Amino acid sequence: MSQAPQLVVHRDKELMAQAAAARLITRIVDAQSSRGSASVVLTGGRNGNGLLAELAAAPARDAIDWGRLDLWWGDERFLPEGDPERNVTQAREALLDSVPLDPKRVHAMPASDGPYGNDVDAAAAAYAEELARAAGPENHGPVPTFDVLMLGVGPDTHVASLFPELPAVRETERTVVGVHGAPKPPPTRISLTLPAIRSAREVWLLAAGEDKAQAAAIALSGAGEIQAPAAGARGKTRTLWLLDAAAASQLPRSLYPPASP
Ligand SMILES: O=C(O)[C@H](O)[C@@H](O)[C@H](O)[C@H](O)COP(=O)(O)O
Repeated sequence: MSQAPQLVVHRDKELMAQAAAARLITRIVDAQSSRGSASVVLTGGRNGNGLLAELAAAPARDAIDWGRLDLWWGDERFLPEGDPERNVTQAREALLDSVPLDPKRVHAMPASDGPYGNDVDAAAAAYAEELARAAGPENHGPVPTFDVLMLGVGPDTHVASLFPELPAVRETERTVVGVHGAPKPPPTRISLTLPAIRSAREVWLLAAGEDKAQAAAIALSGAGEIQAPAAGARGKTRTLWLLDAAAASQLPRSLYPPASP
């Protein structure tokens, strides 16, 4: 059962990234201690990459058993392998190239010059199959139960590559879809859908900067998920919004700051 979102507001985006990196280390170590391994879904965008860079710099990062960590992506820009705009390329630079991950556990989304060529729908279907293969009977569905799934939030309230009103955000069956005509470049993308996102134990939404203030206020004030995709991103056990003060500046007073006792 999804809980109401919890909000944590940090002074600025640097502190937000550092605190989120510390939180992620703890969460991964806890999952590895209780289940043997951990699975995390990464996001593209400045805030997601800022968090990864802070994780790379954190002395406690080696508390993580990197060989027992599965990494997945919430979305990808459908571009050639190694393109600097690909989310996986940016994640490699920020963190992945500097830690001893098991390459078999790094589940990058296909590139536009990979086995599916420029057929983004076939590439999305292949990623859905990869997720389904990784899901065990205990997951009760076509995707593994991710421990933490992170999402940046766009100024238009998009998350992953689920943009307001576009077909991808309306998807209720498939776990991964090809996205055509995205308003944020590049226009062709691959994205997890809301049902796949909601199979995660914890969903963390990262929003920093004044340009996110309206989006956060809308998504947290009861908007519908078709108009405001961030409103539909919820975890099974926890939904956490990690914000900086600027992104929290337009939240209704009933949400933040918390009422005093
Ligand atoms: O491929 C992408 O661009 C994303 O995955 C996208 O959903 C991103 O996370 C948001 O647009 C927030 O981006 P910022 O953190 O840069 O604002």
